[in-house]
Amino acid sequence: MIEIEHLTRRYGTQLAVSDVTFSCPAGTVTGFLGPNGAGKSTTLRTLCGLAAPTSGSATIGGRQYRELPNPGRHVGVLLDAGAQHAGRTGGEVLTLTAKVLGVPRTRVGEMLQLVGLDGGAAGKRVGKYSLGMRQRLGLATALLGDPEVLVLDEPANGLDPEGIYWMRGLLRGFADRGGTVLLSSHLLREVEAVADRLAVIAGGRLVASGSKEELLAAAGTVVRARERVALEQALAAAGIRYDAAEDGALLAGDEPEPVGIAAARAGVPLLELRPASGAGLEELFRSLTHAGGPADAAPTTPTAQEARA
Ligand SMILES: Nc1ncnc2c1ncn2[C@@H]1O[C@H](COP(=O)(O)OP(=O)(O)OP(=O)(O)O)[C@@H](O)[C@H]1O
Repeated sequence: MIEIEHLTRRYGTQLAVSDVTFSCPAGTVTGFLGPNGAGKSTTLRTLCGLAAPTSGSATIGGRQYRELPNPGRHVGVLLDAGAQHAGRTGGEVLTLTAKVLGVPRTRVGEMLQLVGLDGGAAGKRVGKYSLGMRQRLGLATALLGDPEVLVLDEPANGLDPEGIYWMRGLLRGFADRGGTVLLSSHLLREVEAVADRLAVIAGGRLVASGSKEELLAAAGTVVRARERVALEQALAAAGIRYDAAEDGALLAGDEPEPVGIAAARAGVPLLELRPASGAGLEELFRSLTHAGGPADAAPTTPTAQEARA
């Protein structure tokens, strides 16, 4: 179980993370989503003891990372796959880490095989690895200590579609055996297929969190009319918030029925009216994050909870 509670982290005057709260239960994969600069890495670095919170807390099983005895046996971390020692071979990197963690040497071969780096790749220097191979090595390192928790920052970076598919299977299996996974990404599509839960951050603030189903239910209604301005006025008059969706449609923050009634009352004929679901998660993510300005700015779009209300 990972718990992030009212976490705030400043760098000088820069508010990187502001009052962020969410949790990741055991047996689930949580996708931590947000555009570049949203505060994902800072949150994960704080969770892994690499940055101190300015206020609030980030804990694993109720304890700070630094308080865990032999933390690599509890938490597998992959924060920057590019930062590995370029002069060592993949096999050497894992063998050294196995010694530090106190895990049997046999586990090195098992992990190399698991991530597809057995054979020639294990004997190559990391400096000659592609980014995808480094991600695989990073995952092998994270898994070496047989941890209960995995914390991964943009693990799909550099992986080809087959590699992404493989990684999803690996993370799904890990969670299905009771593990806790928290992985960040700036691409919804990358995590949507594997995550049970999502936490969305923009401009340092959490803008939505919950199970995928909860967020889908909050995704609202796609509505389209030939007279778009009249439709916008109808929604505004009914107190229904909306945002631009694809192809000139609007994404309204309410159920289809009240949206349809608002349009009918204003005499606006509709071309389309449907629950957003499916593509709605993408639209919700876009609407929640596209306004993500500085952390000190108030969110300009509804949170998932507000959208549902
Ligand atoms: N060490 C630091 N010193 C000063 N500012 C920092 C530092 N680390 C992060 N920031 C700032 O904090 C904000 C959040 O950065 P962070 O790296 O956490 O975002 P992110 O969501 O991980 O983005 P990305 O996907 O681009 O890495 C950014 O404005 C960034 O410039």
